[in-house]
Amino acid sequence: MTNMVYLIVKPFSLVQIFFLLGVRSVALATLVFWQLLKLIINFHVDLCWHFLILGITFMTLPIRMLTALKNEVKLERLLNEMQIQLENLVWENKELEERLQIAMEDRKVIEMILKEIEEEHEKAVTRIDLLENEELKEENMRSNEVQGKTLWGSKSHYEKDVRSGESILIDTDYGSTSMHPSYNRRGLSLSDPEEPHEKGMIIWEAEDPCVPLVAALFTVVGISLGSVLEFFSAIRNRPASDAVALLSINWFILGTLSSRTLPVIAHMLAPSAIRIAVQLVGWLVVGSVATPNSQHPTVVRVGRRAIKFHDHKNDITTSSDRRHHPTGRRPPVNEYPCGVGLSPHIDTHSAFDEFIFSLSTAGPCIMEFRRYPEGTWCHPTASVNEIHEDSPLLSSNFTRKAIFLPPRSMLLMSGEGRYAWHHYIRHRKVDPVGEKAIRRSSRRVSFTFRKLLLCIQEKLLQTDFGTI
Ligand SMILES: O=C(O)CCC(=O)C(=O)O
Ligand SMILES: [Fe+2]
Repeated sequence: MTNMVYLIVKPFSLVQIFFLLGVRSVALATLVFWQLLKLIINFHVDLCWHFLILGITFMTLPIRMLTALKNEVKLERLLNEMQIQLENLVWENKELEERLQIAMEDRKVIEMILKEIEEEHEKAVTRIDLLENEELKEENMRSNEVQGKTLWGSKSHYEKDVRSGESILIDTDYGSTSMHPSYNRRGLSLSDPEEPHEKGMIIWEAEDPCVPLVAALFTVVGISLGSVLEFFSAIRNRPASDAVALLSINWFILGTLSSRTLPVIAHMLAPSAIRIAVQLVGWLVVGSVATPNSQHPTVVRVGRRAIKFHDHKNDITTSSDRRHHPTGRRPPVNEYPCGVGLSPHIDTHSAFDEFIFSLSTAGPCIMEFRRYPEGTWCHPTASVNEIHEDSPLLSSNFTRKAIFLPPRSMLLMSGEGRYAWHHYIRHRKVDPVGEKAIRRSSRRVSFTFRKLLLCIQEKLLQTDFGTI
């Protein structure tokens, strides 16, 4: 029975086994197929993606190369600028150090001068003391003389210096010989045997060289004599003239005696009088040669920049100048030592006409131009449009342009460039031009050709001063 059942069930179980095997095989095949498909698709997608990236990379290569080159140039320029700035800083530092050194040397010199002055002062004080003592002694001697005593008997006496012909005071109290030529020159030395007033008395002795006093005395004498002559000629009654002459002499004596104050006044007035006299002589003698003209230009120093002006009046009126200079006058000449610039300015609107030419010679430079936004730039009637330190124009709110001015080049400023843009030259020794750095030469000289407005020319012709 069992065998029978086994025989009947066996085929069914075999069928079941085959069926399960088939199902599993199909499932496995499907899975393998699916995995293979996925792999193939992934591989292609990856391949496409890589090709795409490669293509993009390849296509953008020139652009990226150009950008890299540009960046490199930019970096190089920045590096250059930084180097220039560094050089300028080093130079400024050096200059500051030099200035400090000069200032320190000046200080030393001033201290030395101060010391010398102090020493001189001390010497003067001791000399004054000495002179006072001598004066006292002389007073004593004089009083002794008045009392009938001779000077030779006293401790101090005067001798005549044979070589110089001047009196020397031998002061035995001090144990030394001190010489006071100017002190005694005008005095009447009692001990001088050749002196006509040998036995006379010193009435009054002037201190120090006193040319003004002598001049004053001569003036008084002259005035007195003049008045005597005047009276003589005016009065017909001759006998009265004697009285007048006497009166005049009295006046003269009175004037001489009261003239102790004259040296002080003369001392005060002498320098101005001498200056006026020298000027007068200068005008009279060399006036025709030395009058300011084109051969005597005025040199003005603005910082380290030197500007040479010519006399505009002469320039305007000289036709030969007009022939040589189209503006009708000689141009100011600016001299810039290396490293020296020009502060931002607009040439005076109210004095010069529209066209301004600047001829560069000797060395190159970069002139920069600034334009400030509307409302900040100076009014055309302003006389000098320089920017001062506290000016609102010092803000960085402006447009900037730069022009390279090689030697023997001419710059023309007109219109907006003339009226609305400030021009200036930086204070530095090296100028960047593109990627290059141009070192300034030891000096630059420029000639500014500007035509004076007619009203200014007329004003100049009316006045003696022809310089603006
Ligand atoms: O030096 C120069 O070229 C310009 C001088 C100047 O601007 C001036 O004299 O006003
Ligand atoms: Fe200027």
